[in-house]
Amino acid sequence: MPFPTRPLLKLSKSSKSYINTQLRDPYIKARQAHPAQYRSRSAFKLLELDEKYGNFLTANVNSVVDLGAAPGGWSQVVAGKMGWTDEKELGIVSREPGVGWGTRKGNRQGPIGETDWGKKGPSPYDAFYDTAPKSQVPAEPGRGVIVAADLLPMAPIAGVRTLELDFLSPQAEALIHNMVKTPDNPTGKVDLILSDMAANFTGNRAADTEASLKICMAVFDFAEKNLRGMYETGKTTTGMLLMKHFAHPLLTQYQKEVLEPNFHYVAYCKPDASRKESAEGYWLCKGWKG
Ligand SMILES: C[S@@+](CC[C@H](N)C(=O)[O-])C[C@H]1O[C@@H](n2cnc3c(N)ncnc32)[C@H](O)[C@@H]1O
Repeated sequence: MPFPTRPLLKLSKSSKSYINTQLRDPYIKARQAHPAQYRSRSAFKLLELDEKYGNFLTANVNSVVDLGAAPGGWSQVVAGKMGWTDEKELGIVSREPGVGWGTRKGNRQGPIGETDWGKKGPSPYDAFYDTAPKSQVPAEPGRGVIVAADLLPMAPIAGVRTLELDFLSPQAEALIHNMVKTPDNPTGKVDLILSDMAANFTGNRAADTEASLKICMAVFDFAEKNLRGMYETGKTTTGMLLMKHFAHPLLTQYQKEVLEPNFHYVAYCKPDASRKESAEGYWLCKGWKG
């Protein structure tokens, strides 16, 4: 009598639906086929926004801070636009002193923020960690500076200075500022801040809105201290911010009361590459009034 057959792997309903979504996603297919080998599907959101909103990534941009940068798709896009393509010029990698390293639990496409954070011992990128004080790090003339910060470790990218930290920690601002400062950019002012950061999604609308607002407020504080002002150059595009948020009337109020008075131009954008069912949206702000 034949043995009853059993499925090899029993998947939950949510895992099946996740796999189906991934298999149907045209941007995941595009990522796998693209010659630039982008590390994330998010790279296509940035490319799309750049094309739609006047190629802002190349509009006199010499210093960029990429917040919530891991695994590094946006940093790859920016580095490519700024002319950093040579693998031999891998950027320095640094870590907030005293913290362990973490990896996202399970599938890297899974919920953001679920990390086994605080591990001791060597990180996979220890070979690249830089121990020299940032003031001694030589400048990369011509092409400008890119600083990428995330809770998670990130494999090096040519031209990108990677910093592993919690952006909401009190020391984050100074650590990032120190890395943006180079002999080519002695004031450490930033031309473009990118934030694709999102807190762990809980499904509780009030809690998720509050977490998104908290991140946006911290990014705005950082912008206030570090963005180059448009009056410095006389150009209404100087001092740009691209920031992810979760759509909610409170956040719309934030746009009107905080972003619009401080920037020359503010647009709400939802790139096609952003999943329709996701509440995420972006603000593109240009011309920091300072
Ligand atoms: C959607 S992913 C970013 C994808 C990235 N733009 C790319 O193209 O590869 C969001 C990132 O925000 C990071 N993040 C969330 N909260 C953070 C925090 N407080 N400090 C630093 N990074 C944070 C997460 O670790 C995650 O890697």
